[in-house]
Amino acid sequence: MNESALREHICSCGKSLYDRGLATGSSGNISVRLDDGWLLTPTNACLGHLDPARLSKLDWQGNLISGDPASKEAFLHRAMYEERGSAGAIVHLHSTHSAAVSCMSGLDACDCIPPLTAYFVMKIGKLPLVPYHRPGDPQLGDAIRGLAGKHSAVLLANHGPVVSGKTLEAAMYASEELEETAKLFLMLRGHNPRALNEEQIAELRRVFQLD
Ligand SMILES: O=C(CO)COP(=O)(O)O
Ligand SMILES: [Zn+2]
Repeated sequence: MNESALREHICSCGKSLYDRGLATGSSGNISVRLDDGWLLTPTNACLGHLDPARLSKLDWQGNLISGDPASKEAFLHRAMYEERGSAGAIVHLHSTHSAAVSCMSGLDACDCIPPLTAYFVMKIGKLPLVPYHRPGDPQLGDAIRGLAGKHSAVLLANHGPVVSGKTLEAAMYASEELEETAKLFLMLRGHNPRALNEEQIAELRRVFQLD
């Protein structure tokens, strides 16, 4: 896709997330990698009403090349791209069930949602919890840097998920799978759920060539 098609794609994905209640108000942000920098949604923008011409275009030092002032989470996206050369897009949401899990005490910080379903393993894998930082805190970039090399997705404590993918479509599908699995995880609390075992996970890794 060329830059103008990617701009349109960010706006239609934002609208789709907003229309289905996965993004509300001005929360969340979306970015995609370009040949000459990257595009990011502007700060305080509603993902349901984005304007392709006003998206923020940035260089790899984080400077604004064109468009409206960038999301306050720009450094977070940049840290993820720097650690993950294969990432072509990143979606950050405050989607309700994932955000609810991010507020739970007693989570395993290396793996906050168990492998309940095959699609969760295939699209997300192990999901680490990033300790709480305020939105826009530059230290979040450093916290992500330590994890993003090994994980395509992370969960920010008391905040929400950050999910990367080869394409925007892949990052969005993975974000949606995470949200649905977070919902299952909450529904199944107290029901002694049976997660996939190591052998079943190994089979998924082999058959679907997961990294
Ligand atoms: O989700 C958000 C902060 O974490 C939204 O921030 P921005 O409006 O600056 O993108
Ligand atoms: Zn946020």
